[in-house]
Amino acid sequence: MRTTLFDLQAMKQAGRRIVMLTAYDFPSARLAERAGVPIVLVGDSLGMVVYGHDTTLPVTLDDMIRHAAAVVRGTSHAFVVADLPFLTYATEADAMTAARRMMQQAGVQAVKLEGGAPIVPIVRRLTELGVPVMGHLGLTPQAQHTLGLRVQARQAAEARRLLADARALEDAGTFALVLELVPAPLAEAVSRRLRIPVIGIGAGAGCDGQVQVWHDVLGLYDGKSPRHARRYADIGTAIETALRQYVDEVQSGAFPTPAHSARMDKDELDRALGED
Ligand SMILES: Nc1nc(=O)c2c([nH]1)NC[C@@H]1CN(c3ccc(C(=O)N[C@@H](CCC(=O)O)C(=O)O)cc3)CN21
Ligand SMILES: CC(C)C(=O)C(=O)O
Ligand SMILES: [Mg+2]
Repeated sequence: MRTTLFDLQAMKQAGRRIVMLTAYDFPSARLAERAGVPIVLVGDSLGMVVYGHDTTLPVTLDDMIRHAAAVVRGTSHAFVVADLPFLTYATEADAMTAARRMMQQAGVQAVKLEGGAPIVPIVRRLTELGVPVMGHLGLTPQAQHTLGLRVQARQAAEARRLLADARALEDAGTFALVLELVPAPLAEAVSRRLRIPVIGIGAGAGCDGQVQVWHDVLGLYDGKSPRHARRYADIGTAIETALRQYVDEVQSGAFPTPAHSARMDKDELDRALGED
């Protein structure tokens, strides 16, 4: 059985912190699940950490479906959430198509949409029709050309709007909310005021849970990892060291050995090559 959105609500009520981690393919999803990650997010950060773009904007619905399907195949217990990409949910009709394809073709348990008041009617319609929706406020990277990649809602007016948006998303039926790059005291206040779990990234320890990007926690991101990330391993360096050894051994002739190769009876070889 997979984790359900009811389990997430129960975790908040029980005061158990919720862990979410991104994954983008089959082997990483398997590893996340084996490590005990209950929620796997197929983030559109894919565009940056996997495809090498500067933003998340070039990611398409087809990209997300392909990767989300692999993550679903790699998990049997995790709750899998996928981001809907930039401008695939700006109209109700587009949002329905995107959510339908993501759920039917990838098999995810929920979708995540960025933004507040402008998308609340669309979120309400989706949840009324049975689509589990996760919200995302604060720094919403799909708006990075208008917001930048910096901390949001530091001033009272913007902070009030964020709280109002959070409440409106809860009322519209979202089952959880991501708060990205907002001041810790504000994120804590929002978490206390909502019934649904608030999952922070760069939003302090007062949230109901945390989310991080796979490549950031494992030291795989070659770009500049955000300040809010903690590196739990240096897998990038481990990979480079291993690959350097592979290069050296092929060049020196140390690899492959007879154990890596198939044998053939000498008379079979002689008959095959004959007078050749
Ligand atoms: N590797 C990666 N990690 C992420 O957390 C992440 C992505 N990519 N791509 C999609 C979004 C974009 N995110 C980002 C990316 C960069 C910064 C950043 O450069 N932040 C500044 C601090 C800004 C401030 O404190 O105001 C930094 O110096 O880290 C923040 C969020 C979060 N998401
Ligand atoms: C950083 C998380 C919340 C995200 O939206 C992503 O990885 O795309
Ligand atoms: Mg995202």
